[in-house]
Amino acid sequence: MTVSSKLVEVPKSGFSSIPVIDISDPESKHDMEKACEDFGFFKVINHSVSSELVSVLDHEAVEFFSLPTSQKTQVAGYPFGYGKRAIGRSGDVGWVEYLLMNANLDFGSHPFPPGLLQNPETFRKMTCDVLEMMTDGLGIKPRNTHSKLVSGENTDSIFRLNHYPPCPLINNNNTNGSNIVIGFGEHTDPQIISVLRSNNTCGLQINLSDGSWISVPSDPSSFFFNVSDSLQVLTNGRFKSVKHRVLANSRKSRVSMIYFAGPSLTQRIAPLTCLIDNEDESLYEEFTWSEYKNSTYNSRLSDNRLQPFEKKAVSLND
Ligand SMILES: C=C1C[C@]23C[C@@]1(O)CC[C@H]2[C@@]12CC[C@H](O)[C@@](C)(C(=O)O1)[C@H]2[C@@H]3C(=O)O
Ligand SMILES: O=C(O)CCC(=O)C(=O)O
Ligand SMILES: [Fe+2]
Repeated sequence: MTVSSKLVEVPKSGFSSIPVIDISDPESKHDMEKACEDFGFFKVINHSVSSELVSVLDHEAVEFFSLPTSQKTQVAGYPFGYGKRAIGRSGDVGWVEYLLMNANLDFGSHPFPPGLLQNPETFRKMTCDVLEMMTDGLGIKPRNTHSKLVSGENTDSIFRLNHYPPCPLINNNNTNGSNIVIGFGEHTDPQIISVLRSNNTCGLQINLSDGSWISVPSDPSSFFFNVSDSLQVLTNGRFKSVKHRVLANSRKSRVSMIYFAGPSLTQRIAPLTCLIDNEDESLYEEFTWSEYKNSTYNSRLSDNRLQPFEKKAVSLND
């Protein structure tokens, strides 16, 4: 399997536009709400996750990817387990190796890195705090309207480690900067919200509504939050599920960890009634997370997975 380098539009520079949310300040809820509407993406600072824990997680991730391939492939599997180059089952490839884990398993009983797997609770807690601030920002009561969807026993959350090795295919002599290799192709995340932390290597880009790609400067001490497809539906399109991708680096290795907060399989996903005046305003057909997940896992990374669930506009002649 090969990963080709492609010529694409040079991303815009000017990173000041990525919103930074101080989660220790309750008044940040307004900025958070605006960030979700404008970009579907923001960086969280002053969070309560200790730097000690973050470095344990980092260390375990690096250790895991440093194992011989024969050991890593012992935990290969689908949908959970180790994988390399192939992303999903529909033909997508990237300059990446990864470990996908069910964040709700009994972590003691399987062979994945122990520290990583004992800590989904830390990510869940931070995710719920952020969702509650967001719900407050929208003026919705009760505060746990969104967080309760991802906090119960049966919720379907995933924890992912990605490793993007330095890529020799990138031609450093290309002076116009348009030679790139895709580490993780463009996509939106299907769940409710995703929390990402990476080492000090950049590569993550988000797509703006004008179609341009913005590089996100790495910040190992912060967490980045993505609005995902199901939250776009719950907010009837008010919050944007952000399209993002990762570019490989010619010299440096990138290691990221992402917690994808999903609801229970039977959870109904539809625009919240408090955000629409009547059913006619709803932009989406209702679905269960299980239905959406099944259709997601049969799709390509870059597909618009919400399109089949969009309500058709009714014309006067219908
Ligand atoms: C190509 C695919 C990989 C993916 C499942 C899919 O069929 C389409 C969505 C992909 C995605 C993106 C966000 C997460 O990384 C992920 C775990 C998820 O839930 O949806 C991946 C899936 C995957 O890598 O298996
Ligand atoms: O590795 C990253 O920084 C982002 C990867 C990603 O978007 C994903 O795994 O869904
Ligand atoms: Fe993603």
